[in-house]
Amino acid sequence: MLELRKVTKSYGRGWPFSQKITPVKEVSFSVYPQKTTGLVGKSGCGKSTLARCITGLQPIDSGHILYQDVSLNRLSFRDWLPYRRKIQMVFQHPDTALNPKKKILESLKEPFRLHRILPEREAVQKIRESLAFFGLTEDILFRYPHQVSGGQIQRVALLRALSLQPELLVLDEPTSMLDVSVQAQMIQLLQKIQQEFSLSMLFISHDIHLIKAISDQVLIMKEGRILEQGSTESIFSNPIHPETKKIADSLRVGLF
Ligand SMILES: Nc1ncnc2c1ncn2[C@@H]1O[C@H](COP(=O)(O)OP(=O)(O)OP(=O)(O)O)[C@@H](O)[C@H]1O
Repeated sequence: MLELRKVTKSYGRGWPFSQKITPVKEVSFSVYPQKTTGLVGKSGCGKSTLARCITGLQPIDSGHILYQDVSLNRLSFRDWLPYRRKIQMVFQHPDTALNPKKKILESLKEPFRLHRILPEREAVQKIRESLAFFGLTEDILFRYPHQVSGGQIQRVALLRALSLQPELLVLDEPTSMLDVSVQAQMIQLLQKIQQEFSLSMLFISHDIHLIKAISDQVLIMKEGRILEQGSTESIFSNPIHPETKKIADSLRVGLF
């Protein structure tokens, strides 16, 4: 459903952008319907940049981002809009996911209004009905983001993203700021969401254990390139690239 072909993205650095860094270098891979693709790599290898390119938050330099055979990066801002609804993103930092000045209910109503999905009263009703599925209670709606825990904020961010009924969810380190026990609850919720909503997910993390637990397919990224990709089973039991072998071995002996 999503295919990247030789996607490259660079940033200018210094003044006046005289140096160039290229965090994403000719990246190609596919994400399949109703499957979870895990993208794993060390901090700074270009994962978040790639996520922002896929969701249209940043333009790419070259290559193609194809969604159901439509080349998204060739679309105008207006033509990309329907795809923004189909491809939703949940960010790493719970505190930046929602507007700190707005009560949570306001942030949850926003996508309904922006995408003209439902009139306000019905939107609020729908939000109320959805809370229990996400492990939330009504009182959270009338609080500000700083008044709730990181785990609750990520649940709210998921509810918000899913209210647009996306087909693909891009999750950029959604659990990295959470305690281990809260992380486990989030993973359970994500698995429940995938079954309930028949979603495809691109799950980005530097945590190989999480990636192994949640993914059907794994991509190993290093210094802007995808070193190896394959089914979770083949990546961990029969790795080809020396770097992937190291990761698989360290997992086996419990070093990772
Ligand atoms: N807007 C930007 N302008 C300039 N350089 C950037 C920008 N965003 C990211 N970078 C640089 O690009 C490289 C890749 O960053 P990116 O955030 O994509 O990596 P990452 O793998 O997601 O890391 P982390 O897991 O720590 O978030 C880093 O060297 C980073 O400093």
